[in-house]
Amino acid sequence: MAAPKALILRSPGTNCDVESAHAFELAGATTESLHIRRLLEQPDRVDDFQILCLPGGFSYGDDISAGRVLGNEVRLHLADACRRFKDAGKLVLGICNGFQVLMKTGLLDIDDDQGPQATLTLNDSGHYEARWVRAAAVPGQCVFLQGLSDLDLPIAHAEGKFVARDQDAFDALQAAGRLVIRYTEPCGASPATYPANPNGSVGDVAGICDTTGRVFGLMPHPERFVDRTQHPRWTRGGVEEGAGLKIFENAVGYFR
Ligand SMILES: NC(=O)CC[C@H](N)C(=O)O
Repeated sequence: MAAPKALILRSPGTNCDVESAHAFELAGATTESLHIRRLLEQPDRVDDFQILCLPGGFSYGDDISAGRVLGNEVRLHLADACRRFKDAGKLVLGICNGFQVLMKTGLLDIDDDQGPQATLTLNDSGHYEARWVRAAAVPGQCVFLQGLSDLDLPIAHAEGKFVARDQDAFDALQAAGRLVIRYTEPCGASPATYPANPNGSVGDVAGICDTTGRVFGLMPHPERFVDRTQHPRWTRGGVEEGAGLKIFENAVGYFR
């Protein structure tokens, strides 16, 4: 099959679109960066792509809450196009602000009959956290995490604390294998306390997938670790080859 095409969706305040496109291209995809205005004018344009990427940044200045405005635009105006995209067996990746957006779109199957089972809120520290963390992937059926276990990734966010509505909602997501990546201590131990868990996420959750494993959102930035020289310890050796790249390679490989 020809290289899959990834749509990188931009909005006012997006700032990780170029790096995300670069990561997909390194992995073998072709990319097109499209502003949300263009997609709202022509929602069918999404049909030209196999992968939809919601990159990181500060969409609409994090107004109301991070990802809320763009999430509402997608949920209210692009619902049919997104549903069609998902039903066609395609892939959706939300990174950091993109994950916050995804949580508000319905694409992550986070709502049950009582409303959202989980959300992302302000870091416990009360401020923006930007540094490297250790994470453990538990891929299950998540397409993007196949073959990954422990990895270092950078984080950069203020609203990354994952909270479930209640213990039952957390247990349901856990039992369904949806809590597919979590923060660990640098040595790999769990549970993680601050600063290893940078935001206070319940269950150390760093990312989740939908019920199909084809829609995935995470707070860390895999597009910022696609080459080993991006790792702060790379000159000292022992650094894994840009572990974040594997996430993009898995997405591209899914269509091969
Ligand atoms: N790097 C990002 O995508 C940041 C996400 C969001 N603006 C936050 O601060 O939480």
